[in-house]
Amino acid sequence: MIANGTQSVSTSDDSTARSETSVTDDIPLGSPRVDDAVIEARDLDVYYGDDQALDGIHMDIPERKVTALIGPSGCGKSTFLRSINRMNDLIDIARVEGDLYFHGKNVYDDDVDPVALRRKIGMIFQSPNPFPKSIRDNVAYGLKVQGKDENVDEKVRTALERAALLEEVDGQLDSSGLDLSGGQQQRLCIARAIAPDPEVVLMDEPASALDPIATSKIEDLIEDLAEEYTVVIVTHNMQQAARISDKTAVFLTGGELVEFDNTEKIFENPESDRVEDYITGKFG
Ligand SMILES: Nc1ncnc2c1ncn2[C@@H]1O[C@H](COP(=O)(O)OP(=O)(O)OP(=O)(O)O)[C@@H](O)[C@H]1O
Repeated sequence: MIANGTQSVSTSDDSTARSETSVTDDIPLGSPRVDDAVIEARDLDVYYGDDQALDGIHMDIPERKVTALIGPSGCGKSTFLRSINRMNDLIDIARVEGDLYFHGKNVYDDDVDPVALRRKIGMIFQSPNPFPKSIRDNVAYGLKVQGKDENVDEKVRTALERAALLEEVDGQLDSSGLDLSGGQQQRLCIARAIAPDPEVVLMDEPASALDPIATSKIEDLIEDLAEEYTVVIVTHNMQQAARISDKTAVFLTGGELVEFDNTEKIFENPESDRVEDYITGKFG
């Protein structure tokens, strides 16, 4: 374990060096500080009014891997996810302190446009939320908003294929997205999110409203998506985190990140007794 100010972070690999890298180190903004980290949180606090939801989060999220955020209800997982693409800006009483870097650029700098940021860092929510439009128009929506008007049909098909939905909906792209099953709707939302080609996909319990078969398809899809995108997923389901993620972050009560490491290490041999108690179901 190494101490880094407000919390301890265990390390079992080369992350020791990166955890000791200070944001004040002489590295220019706009360039990544750590070879494979696309997102870096440094002493990140989030408050809702006077209540602190996240306390001094320090985390490096690696590129093109699946990072799972787990922990008991109310420990700040969704708050952290939303802080990555500034969705917390939409909550009046939310206040963020500290730094959150995306490719070495602090996303909370004054010159960052949150809408442009969210094009790079897309989000999938718990309940599928397709628009009351055709399958084609759902996926094309993000492209059109961004003025990516060329080869829309081809891009729609590519996104549906990447979202493992094309085979099931081919020939009915003009049907309403709302007529699909829950699992298909969630894959449609994933297709909509990836059509404009973001770099990062944030997922907030994307399978919690789905049956086991639909969940299994989403899990397979998430693993495939990590070949092209950086995926960060909040899940209540520890088995799901163990199955699909490369890295796991365990948040515990008080908005504290207690341990962040390779998923195998977290589930087989965590450093923290509190994490072990949580993983083995002694609380939470
Ligand atoms: N919009 C909000 N306004 C006020 N407080 C909020 C808001 N969103 C979250 N909180 C509070 O912040 C804390 C962290 O909530 P958050 O939803 O991030 O936790 P979580 O770990 O994702 O929980 P869950 O697993 O139940 O979804 C909780 O105490 C919650 O009540």
